[in-house]
Amino acid sequence: MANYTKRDEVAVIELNNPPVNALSFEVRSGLQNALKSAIDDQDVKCIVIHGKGKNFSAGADIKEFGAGTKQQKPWITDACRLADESSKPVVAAIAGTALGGGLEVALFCHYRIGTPSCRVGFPEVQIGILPGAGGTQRLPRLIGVNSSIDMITSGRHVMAEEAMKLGILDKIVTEDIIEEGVKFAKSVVGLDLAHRILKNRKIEAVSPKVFDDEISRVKKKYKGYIAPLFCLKAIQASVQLPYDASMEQELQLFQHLVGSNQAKAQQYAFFAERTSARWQLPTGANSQNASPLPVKTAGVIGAGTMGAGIALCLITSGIPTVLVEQDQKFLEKGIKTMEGDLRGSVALKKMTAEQAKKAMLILKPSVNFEDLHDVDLVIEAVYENLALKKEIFAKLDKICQPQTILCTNTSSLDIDMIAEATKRMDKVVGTHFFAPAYIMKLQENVYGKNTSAETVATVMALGRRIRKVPVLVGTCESFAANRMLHPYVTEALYLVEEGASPYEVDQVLEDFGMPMGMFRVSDLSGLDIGYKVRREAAKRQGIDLTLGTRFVNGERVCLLADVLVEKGRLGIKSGKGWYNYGSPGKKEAIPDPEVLDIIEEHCRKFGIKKQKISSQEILERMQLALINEGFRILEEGIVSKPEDIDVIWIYGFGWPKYMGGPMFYANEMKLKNVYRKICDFHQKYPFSIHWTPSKLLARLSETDLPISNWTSLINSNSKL
Ligand SMILES: CC(C)(COP(=O)(O)OP(=O)(O)OC[C@H]1O[C@@H](n2cnc3c(N)ncnc32)[C@H](O)[C@@H]1OP(=O)(O)O)[C@@H](O)C(=O)NCCC(=O)NCCSC(=O)CC(=O)CCCCCCCCCCCCC(=O)O
Ligand SMILES: NC(=O)C1=CN([C@@H]2O[C@H](COP(=O)(O)OP(=O)(O)OC[C@H]3O[C@@H](n4cnc5c(N)ncnc54)[C@H](O)[C@@H]3O)[C@@H](O)[C@H]2O)C=CC1
Repeated sequence: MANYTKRDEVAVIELNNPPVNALSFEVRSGLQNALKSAIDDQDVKCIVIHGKGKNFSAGADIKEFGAGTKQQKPWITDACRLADESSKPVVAAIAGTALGGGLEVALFCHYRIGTPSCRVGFPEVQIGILPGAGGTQRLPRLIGVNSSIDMITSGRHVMAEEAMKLGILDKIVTEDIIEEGVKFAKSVVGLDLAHRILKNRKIEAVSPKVFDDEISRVKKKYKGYIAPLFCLKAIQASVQLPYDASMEQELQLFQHLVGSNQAKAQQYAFFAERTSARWQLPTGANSQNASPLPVKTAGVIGAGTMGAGIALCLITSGIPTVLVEQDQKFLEKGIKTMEGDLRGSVALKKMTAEQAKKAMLILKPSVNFEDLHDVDLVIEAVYENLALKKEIFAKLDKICQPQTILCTNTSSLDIDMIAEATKRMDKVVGTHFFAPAYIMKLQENVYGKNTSAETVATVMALGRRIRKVPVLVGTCESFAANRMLHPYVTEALYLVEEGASPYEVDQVLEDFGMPMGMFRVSDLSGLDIGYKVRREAAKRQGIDLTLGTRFVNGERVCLLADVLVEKGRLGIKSGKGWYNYGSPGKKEAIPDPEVLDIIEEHCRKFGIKKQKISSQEILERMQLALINEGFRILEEGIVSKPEDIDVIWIYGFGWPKYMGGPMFYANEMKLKNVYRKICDFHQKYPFSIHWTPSKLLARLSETDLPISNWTSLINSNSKL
């Protein structure tokens, strides 16, 4: 709703819908009524609109866009039209965020003032829609077409200082926002308002080429997403048509998007991320009843690929960090990497040179573990070797304060075994970052059997603070993310043995929306890593793994990647892998006939008959294999809700948000179809354990319940 009060001759309208003042039906109606009262009241000379609490408004209530629900009138435009027509100045007083419809309300006002920390933006593209309450028409009239295209197609938040430069804000104020709003409104009473009404402003002439170029840019940058292209169409209408006609055009484009599958998936992803933040442990402890410990300083051990990236995340978030290496040479190498990454961020305008310099000032490089004596939390990122990690944790246990939390970035080792090396098993936890750690958003936090709720709360809070998306998972072989990757990768190799080329497989995945096909990703990570992992696992299990091995414990294996490794094809690092890169380190992936010959020879050797495999089969086998594993992970309680899995795939592996995530994708396919197809593959490929259908999937497929109901069903039926 909206509260209406008066301060002398100033009407103060407060948007009131905690926590973010989303513009629900009640708020829109309240705003419309309040504006009417203020305009009708002879004593009122000017009007201030502000938001109750920390935010002005986060825009339309996204839940109202849900399938089948119609936006009830008044819409934002109906509520705000009165401001346009008012002869009394209307001032938006912005604290916190004014996003989407929230900014649209502010653009109906004659003036906008904001606090130094306020942010404005049109993040609609991120939820698959466009600013449908005049945003695409009014912003270009205020800040010009080019800046509007940037803001609206990227969805980025603009800080107060930039908003002031662009002309979105008229003033930045430092005192109480309501007092300042009242003062400002009084100061503009009597001034001519004609030029302040945005719909009356002339729009600059722009050549159609600008839009042609932008369409190409957006298609490349936001590959597969339709909303940014619709935003461009709406902005182009603002240039080509009179205001009323282009508003009509904006509405039509909005209506098309709001009913699209992409919007449904992206809005699901928005709420999935927030649902995933609400973690819980099997003990019942959860994000509501556990409190994080403060992390004022941190330590990182190992300045290699991962450690350097993790340390960067910490220092660029303002956390003073001690970075410890085994010797000066490794330390210097890590610091060079960090400095290079910071230069990259500055070049991309993600931070200023000043901010980069400031970040490096709070890094303390060291080759002495004793320097970790006073830090609040340590993240270990040394080689993947259990004995080494145990040795380091035992050492840390002695050096660090009793309350210090000890985290490991292991990608596969047992958290409990590492914790056993300490006398503080409750304070040991996995914080599994993804490469490149400075860029990838996922932080897979892994609890062991003794990890306390306080420790979990601390690493979940730390994840948000360092701009990651943290997800909580339990311990199992490879944890949740990489465990799901296993059947996906395995199926890709089987497909290649059976007749698809690696390039066809990659094309199908990239057409689906994955940023890179599986084989290109393997080349990027290095084929030798999997090679070593497979050999070490085989050694542990007493298995003699050779290039001639076809079955292990009754399960089919395909060691084609190892054939490439033994021919010196390690991926990008050696200039050749599944693709040819010309020379080591080059990124352009060129399909290589030599690889096709290697595959041919491999198949001949094992008498494998090759056949034509359709794109649909490639996609189904790869996606359904990982989806089945996802249901098993859910069934075993490794994650507590399907949203966790979708967040992992979106932020860890680049699953396109417009496809919602693998669990959402399964939901859209209907579980009974998913289950039937998995059963068919199980029958056809009995030697692949990953096709054994998940019991949870079998049970859920009988119910036909949507994804939003799965968690309560799982929790209410322990037999699942
Ligand atoms: C605001 C934030 C930056 C705050 O972040 P933070 O503090 O980290 O808190 P969060 O955990 O993110 O959020 C707290 C809590 O709030 C919930 N929430 C946040 N924003 C919204 C929202 N906009 N709506 C609903 N709920 C919201 C969030 O989920 C959390 O709750 P929890 O899930 O229970 O934990 C951050 O939250 C943020 O970035 N928010 C999103 C901002 C955003 O995307 N805004 C744009 C919204 S869309 C919009 O404004 C659309 C428009 O421009 C105009 C619409 C025009 C309508 C025209 C009508 C025409 C109708 C035609 C017919 C249609 C036919 C049909 O309907 O079928
Ligand atoms: N590389 C990747 O893509 C990912 C790796 N991981 C995990 O992160 C950890 C680190 O992996 P990478 O960074 O790739 O390894 P890396 O080999 O690039 O770096 C390891 C660093 O640890 C240092 N180190 C070794 N022993 C040390 C000691 N006793 N004291 C201080 N420093 C020591 C080494 O000098 C080296 O710089 C491993 O557990 C790995 O499984 C997790 C996710 C992704």
